[in-house]
Amino acid sequence: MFDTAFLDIPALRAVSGSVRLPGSKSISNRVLLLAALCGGQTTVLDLLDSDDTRVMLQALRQLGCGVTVEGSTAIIDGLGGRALQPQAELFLGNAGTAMRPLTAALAVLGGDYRLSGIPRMHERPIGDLVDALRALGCSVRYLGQDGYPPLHIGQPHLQLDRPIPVRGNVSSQFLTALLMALPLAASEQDVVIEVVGELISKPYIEITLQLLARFGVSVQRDGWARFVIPAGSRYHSPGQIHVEADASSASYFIAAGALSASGNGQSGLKIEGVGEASIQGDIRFVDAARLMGAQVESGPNWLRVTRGAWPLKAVDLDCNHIPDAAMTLAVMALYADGPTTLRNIASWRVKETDRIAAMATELRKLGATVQEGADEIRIAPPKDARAWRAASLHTYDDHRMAMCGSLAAFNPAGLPVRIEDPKCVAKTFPDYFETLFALAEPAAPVPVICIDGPTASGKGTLASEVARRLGYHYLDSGSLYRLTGLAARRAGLALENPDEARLSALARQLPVGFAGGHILLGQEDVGEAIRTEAAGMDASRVSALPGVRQALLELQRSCARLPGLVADGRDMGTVIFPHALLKVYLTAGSAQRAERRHKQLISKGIPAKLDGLRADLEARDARDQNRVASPLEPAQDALLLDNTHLTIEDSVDQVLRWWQERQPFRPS
Ligand SMILES: Nc1ncnc2c1ncn2[C@@H]1O[C@H](COP(=O)(O)OP(=O)(O)OP(=O)(O)O)[C@@H](O)[C@H]1O
Ligand SMILES: Nc1ccn([C@@H]2O[C@H](COP(=O)(O)O)[C@@H](O)[C@H]2O)c(=O)n1
Repeated sequence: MFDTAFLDIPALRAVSGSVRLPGSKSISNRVLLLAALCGGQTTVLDLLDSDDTRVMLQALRQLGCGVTVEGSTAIIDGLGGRALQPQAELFLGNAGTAMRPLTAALAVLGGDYRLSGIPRMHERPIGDLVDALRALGCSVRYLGQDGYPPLHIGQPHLQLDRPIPVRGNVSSQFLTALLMALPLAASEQDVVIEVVGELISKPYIEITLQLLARFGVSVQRDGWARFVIPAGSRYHSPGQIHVEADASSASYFIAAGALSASGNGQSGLKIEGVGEASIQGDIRFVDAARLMGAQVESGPNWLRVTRGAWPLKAVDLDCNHIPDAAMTLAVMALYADGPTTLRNIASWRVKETDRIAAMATELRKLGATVQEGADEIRIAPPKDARAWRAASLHTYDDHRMAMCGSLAAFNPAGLPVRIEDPKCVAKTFPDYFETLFALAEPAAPVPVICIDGPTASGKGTLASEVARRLGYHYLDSGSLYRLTGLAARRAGLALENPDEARLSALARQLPVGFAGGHILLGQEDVGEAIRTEAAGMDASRVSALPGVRQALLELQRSCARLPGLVADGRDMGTVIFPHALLKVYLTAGSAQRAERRHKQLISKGIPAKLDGLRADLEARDARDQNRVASPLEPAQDALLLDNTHLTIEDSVDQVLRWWQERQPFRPS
């Protein structure tokens, strides 16, 4: 997950290959609650790991439920229709799929519970559900503003002899919540729910009914207005249940496939884990994408998408049945041949943020002309490539705003797009951006920042921190020469009078691996072994050989991967990445550098003497500067940074300032 303040996505040309998506949030949280409410053990396979499911799992633990999670499998020991903990304070973040059904289930079971969430959750209405629960005889009290969480739940006096009315036109989750809670009270008589007004998002109710059936409860329904839970209904664990991949998450990849330039022998993008026969309503996004021109094939549990019509075709659609995935259509509209109107989407206004207002604001930043209605949005795309803008997109702590925003990177103007607070995708798809980058082909070379300079000037410290702040990859090119030197010593090769051909062959086949901060030579973690001054000196010796440098060239260039790279070394800006967007030549006085290196080694428990260190680093610098192959020198277009009197933070800020000055984003 990108835990950075923002993430700059370079312009993208295409996606290809195949992707397996994480489990559906809607199914995951419903299944977890149903597994908790029934007796016995349920094994949930392919469970989504996200903020919202973690919130649900934690709440179930607090209620006394047995919860074991290993990878994407959860084993739930159900409560058997009663809460083992009659009292609890449940913090439910911003997870509507936890707040609504838990409110209903706990209100029916009764106890002493407080349910709260983040501030936005306290702005999301729940009054229609509370009214229905009160009509049923439940004790639910508002602890803040009427109509909104936080809530207190007490002991109920259930009255099941008359139909329970619930409004269906704000959120279908209220009806879902009642449908999942009321089988707990239907042992002796039928329980009837009547929907007041038009029911929105019906496909989500389909999911609920199908999952109830998997847990042994068959709800009878009369159209979408009246639902009967028959007397004697009781939850039974299915033993094992599999969560489909998330159809709403699939929408971003379906869209990316439709936006992908063809060519290069690509045969589209295959999405695994969900097919057109999915029980999730958002799978109908496929129909809408086809209307806009996407070519989508489907099998039992997969989809394959390629670009069809181009530009996409503008549409005028009622999106009530796909409220979440419809947001993806709003971004696809930027690539259409005219204005697109998405109707009947009032529920967008009460989601993680007011999504109609948010979408309108952000699409305008990209150059679109957008009109907002109470329950609709009309998007006219930028009139040509020149009308596109490089925008910094605000994401409103809304995962779907962030994922939708990424699709603007396919713009024809070749502009990058900035996603603010990218970690908000953790709600449903923590690795969304990593997944996209693994499939995507950039429209231009990936952005690279080079930091070169003499020994112990602080290149590694600076480069790795800049990379962390930008969410970029980091290349410590010196480690490759250090690894070559170490491998050579171990192979018994002389470094004083080296055999260039043998050393080059060794470097070409170096079994190097970088994993989770570890540096591997074969299977061995040699992170410590290559850090000694002797290893630095060996590195300097092998690095003077042109054959060795040539052998390591492609490996270094292959590190330039999306979303970007910060590389440190001696020839990053001069030889390896001559077209890098920013080159920094970092220096510091040799006394200062020797002192820093001394401190560094001592803090790691490696004995060192200051005088010897200074002499060694000066000797190493001299060899690096005077060798014939790629000598250490500033690139002509490098910016000089002398950090003798700067803190690490000062240097990082300076480089980030230089980087920002090169970005096209206007302040948001
Ligand atoms: N601006 C700075 N002020 C004070 N200390 C610094 C500064 N920059 C780096 N250091 C410290 O100096 C030491 C050496 O830094 P670092 O290892 O990043 O240098 P390097 O240039 O990558 O070295 P090498 O060339 O050997 O790879 C580290 O302990 C680091 O914390
Ligand atoms: N791009 C590079 C990087 C390093 N070297 C040589 O390797 C030695 C060790 O590098 P560190 O940055 O890890 O200290 C260094 O002294 C150089 O001789 C190089 O040539 N090119």
